[in-house]
Amino acid sequence: MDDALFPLSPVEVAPGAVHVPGWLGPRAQRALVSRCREWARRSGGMRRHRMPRGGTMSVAMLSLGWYWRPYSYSATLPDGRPAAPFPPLLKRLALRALAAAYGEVPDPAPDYDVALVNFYDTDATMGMHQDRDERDDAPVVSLSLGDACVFRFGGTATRSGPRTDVELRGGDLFVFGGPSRLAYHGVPRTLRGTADPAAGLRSGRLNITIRASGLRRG
Ligand SMILES: O=C(O)CCC(=O)C(=O)O
Ligand SMILES: [Fe+2]
Repeated sequence: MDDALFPLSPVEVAPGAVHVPGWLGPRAQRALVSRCREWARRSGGMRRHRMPRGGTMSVAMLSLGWYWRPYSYSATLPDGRPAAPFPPLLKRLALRALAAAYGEVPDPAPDYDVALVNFYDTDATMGMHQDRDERDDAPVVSLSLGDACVFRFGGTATRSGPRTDVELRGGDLFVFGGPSRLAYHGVPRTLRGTADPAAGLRSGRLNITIRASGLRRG
């Protein structure tokens, strides 16, 4: 975004689902990678959640604003401490992302208040799922850093319907809202060794999704 050489061309993958390749330039990627490290340090690290039906997620996660584990948000961590704060930087980035993807920011602007930071080592994957633990239908804003991945984007009706595979690289933006807000999506693989070393992530992939929880505290 800050050091793009060419005009960005958003690609509409499905109605309301837009991929903006190369949205974050190397400097912005590097800054975000180091913020992710700082957030992980402050919040006691990333964790691989257990799934309610058994098994453990291969992706390591950290949540900001609200604490997420499969499948709900809470204001506190399992040990009773409050969830890590939601960085105002991510709210600003999310609104700029909407402008880049859709050409405008809805009025009133969505109340972004939660972010999940996912770390994929080269073997990590994320199964097809819907992001449906939020009570607000604001678009989900997704930022990718480090290694590229195959991002699988399907329909809203079933996990196994028609889908489009999109390669998400470091610096790419993907926004899904409107009729695609509840689309099934997942990450069947990451592409080892494809990160731009300038972004400061030597191996693996980071993904940040910014969401509006629609939840109120207290
Ligand atoms: O890693 C990605 O690109 C997608 C992450 C995702 O779907 C999620 O955190 O719910
Ligand atoms: Fe998701």
